[in-house]
Amino acid sequence: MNAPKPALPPVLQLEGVTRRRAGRAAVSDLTLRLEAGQVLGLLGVNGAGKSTTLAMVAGALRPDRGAIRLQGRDFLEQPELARQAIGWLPEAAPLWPELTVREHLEAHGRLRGIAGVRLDEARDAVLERLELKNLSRRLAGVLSQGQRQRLGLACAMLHRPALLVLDEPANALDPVQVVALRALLRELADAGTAVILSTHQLTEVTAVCDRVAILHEGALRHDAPLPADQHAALEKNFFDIAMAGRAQAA
Ligand SMILES: Nc1ncnc2c1ncn2[C@@H]1O[C@H](COP(=O)(O)OP(=O)(O)OP(=O)(O)O)[C@@H](O)[C@H]1O
Repeated sequence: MNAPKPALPPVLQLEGVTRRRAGRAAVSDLTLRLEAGQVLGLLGVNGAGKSTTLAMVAGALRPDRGAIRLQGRDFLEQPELARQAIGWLPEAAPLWPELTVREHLEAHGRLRGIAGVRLDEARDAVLERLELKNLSRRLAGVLSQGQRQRLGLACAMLHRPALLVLDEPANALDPVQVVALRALLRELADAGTAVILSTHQLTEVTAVCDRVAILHEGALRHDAPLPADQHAALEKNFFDIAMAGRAQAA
């Protein structure tokens, strides 16, 4: 009889992650896990700690306390893991205005050790998938907001990371592109990519996520699977958490 396969570690695991910013706890004692193929929506009012959390997961900001593991490995001790395993779209995609769309993708690929035919294939695949082919020779500095966002997303997914970290990915996208983004995220998740995304759009979460976490004042207040057709329940949960905080502050 074959021995059962050992279970794979979660793609992402946060344990007791805490980070202070400007003298306040921006994120406190956050524990979360994300498995391959899951799409987790991170919600919270302005200043709740979403971007801080995503920046820590992407390796751009170090926690003051706590552990982050990527595929079971200590990410804080081995920050180079992030370059291979993570694709990050920050709140404002950092682009070089004097490079073309195509040159951006090539630079991102090289930074991750992809070269030659593999790089050409990876570049062409994301140009096609993000509908950027016609813009491939355009300078990033003259792209529209939505086009910049799509280029940022193309850079994040070029090297087929195990984990995509997306800070408000639907920002500035037109309704057609919003629908295309939903389909893309579901397709990536079906192929095993784990996705964590922050958004202010509850409809985005119900359309694409299979789990939802709500942060409030840096603390995790809700973390649960999101069954289909649960928009009303999510909306109620979100407003209960957001407004209770406001009543206390008043
Ligand atoms: N660069 C920074 N320097 C100092 N404090 C910061 C910085 N960025 C964020 N903060 C603080 O950290 C806390 C969490 O902010 P964060 O940007 O993570 O929230 P958010 O949930 O992403 O908010 P939003 O929905 O407005 O984007 C806030 O109190 C904020 O003032």
